[in-house]
This record gives sequence, structure tokens and C-alpha cells, in this order.
Amino acid sequence: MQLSRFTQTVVMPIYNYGSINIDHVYRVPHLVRPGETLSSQDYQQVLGGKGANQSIALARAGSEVLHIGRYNLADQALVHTLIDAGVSPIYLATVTEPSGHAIIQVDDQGENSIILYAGANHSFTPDQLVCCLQTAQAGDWLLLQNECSCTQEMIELAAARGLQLAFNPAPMQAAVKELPLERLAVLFVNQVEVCQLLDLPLEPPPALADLVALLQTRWPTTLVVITLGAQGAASIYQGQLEFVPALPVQVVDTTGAGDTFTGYFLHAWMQGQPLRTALERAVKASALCVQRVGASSSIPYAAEVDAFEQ
Ligand SMILES: Nc1ncnc2c1ncn2[C@@H]1O[C@H](COP(=O)(O)OP(=O)(O)OP(=O)(O)O)[C@@H](O)[C@H]1O
Repeated sequence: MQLSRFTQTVVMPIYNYGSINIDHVYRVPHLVRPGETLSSQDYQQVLGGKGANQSIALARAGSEVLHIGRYNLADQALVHTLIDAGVSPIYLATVTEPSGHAIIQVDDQGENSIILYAGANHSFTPDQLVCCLQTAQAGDWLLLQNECSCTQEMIELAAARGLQLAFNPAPMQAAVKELPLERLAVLFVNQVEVCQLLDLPLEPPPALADLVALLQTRWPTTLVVITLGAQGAASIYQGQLEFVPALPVQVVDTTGAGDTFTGYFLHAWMQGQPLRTALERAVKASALCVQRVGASSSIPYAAEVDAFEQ
């Protein structure tokens, strides 16, 4: 029997079928031009990928996170960042393909350009998914992003096994529209992604109030959470709109803000917190994130979010 979400008192485990990337970050005076050879002023290698970042955010929020992911053994030391953050490597396998990675240029104005290579994140095949979920029980949560192969098969398998699904369809691609999104408990999108999913023009951005009926008709049982960058965040659930404005903070780097938001929101929601409380907690956590440089390193700990005063 599945308990009502309001009677949950224990921390529920969450599986994350999540990308693991190695981010190669180059600081450059300007983004490299066609045909140009440019010297970088600084180079850092850090753990990245929306999957890994969201696992770290969930763990720092207080969740028990079981990460399903793949990487090349050569990157073991960086991938250990996940385990150091308290994430359990339930099915963290090494493969011969290169790890997923991103080549990131950041210029003096903070502008960036990114080449993303899926590598090991795309090495999952449908027949391997059952074993990834072998310990999962009906009612457990599974989080996915759009950076691993077999997303559709994973959604269908997990839904058939009675798992509760949360999905962040980033990076957005046309194929996302073909996924069985009606099976999701929670869908995390930003303003661009929600327009793409609903075939709406990006300019002018749709009024939130106009999205309520559209989303309610399209996915009546799904809680849709929309991040709005510097404006804040909103949710549409059971025909009701909630909006929480962003906190006015000194922004240094917004990398990882969406992943921080996802982890903190989901942790609060899984614990049975009211929707508005979960949104406020996630807005607070991501406001802390944008005040720091980096991705996974800028994701705050729960105690920092507790102590954060505006
Ligand atoms: N300039 C800002 N000031 C305060 N809070 C911010 C700012 N930018 C983002 N946030 C907070 O971070 C949350 C997530 O940011 P954003 O909407 O940019 O993420 P995203 O587009 O979903 O993620 P990503 O950029 O990782 O793809 C916002 O909902 C907001 O609460």
C-alpha cells in the first residue's frame, strides 16, 4: 500500500538516473573565434552534469540519493565527489567509453560557450535498466534528466513498477515531446522548455496564468514546476498556480541554480511539505547558489539554507 505523501515521516530514498560529466573549464579573454588559437588564462576540471549536480543538491538538502550513472575509470577521482557529497553509488558503473564531458569557455564578461559530449552517459541500453532498479520499491522516487540514453524506456519501466517520477527535460530536444510525460509526478521546466513543450512562441513569454489551463489539460495529474531565473519560480498543480519571487541577491554565477532548485524542491516535496513551502525552500537554496562561483561546489548545505536571512 502506498502511503499518502502527507503521512510520510521518514526520509524516502530517491533514485537518480543521472548524467555524470567532467567539466573542463577554460577562462579566456574572449570566446574563441573560427580559425583562432587562443591561450587560456586558467583551467579547471570539475565534476558536472545535470544528473550529478542534482544528486548532490538532493543529498545536501537531506535526501538519501541512489545514483545510477556511468563514467570512464580514468575519472574515478572526480566522480568520487558524488560519494563525498553523501550520494550512494547504487549502480555507478565504469565503461570503456570516455566519460561524458563538457568543454566550457568562460570569458571576462562571464559569457560562456559549451561543447557537450554524452560519452558514457549514452552507453546505457534498454536491457540494462531492469538491473538498475532491482532494489526499488513501488512508491520510491526516480529522478531523470535528458542527458542519458534510454530515457523513454526508463520512464516506462519505472512507471510500470509503481515508482514516482520526476523529470527535468534538459537539454530540451524535439524527442522529449514524444515521451510519456503523463506518467510523471513532477515535471521541472524553465520558461523556454515549457514553451517548447507546449508549442508556444518564446516571445513574448506566456503569462503564467495562461499556462494553467493548458498544463491542466495536457498533464492533469502532473505537478509542473517552472523556474523563471531572476524572476523566481512557479508551480501549476491541480489547476492552481503558485508563484514565489526570486530573492534579491548579488549574482556572481548562475551555473547550477536550476539543479540546486530541483534538488531542494524535490526533497521538500517528497517529505510532504506544502507546495508553497517547497518552492520557497528551493528559491532560497538557489539564491545562495547564484552568489557563488562554480556548479556542484556552489550548491548549499541544508544548514546554510536554514541560516540564510534576507
Ligand atoms: N538572478 C537571480 N537572482 C536570484 N535567484 C535566481 C537568479 N537566477 C536564478 N535564480 C534562482 O534559481 C532558480 C533556477 O534558475 P533558472 O531558472 O535560471 O534555472 P534553469 O534555467 O532551470 O536551469 P539551468 O540554467 O541550470 O538550465 C530560479 O527559479 C531562481 O529561484
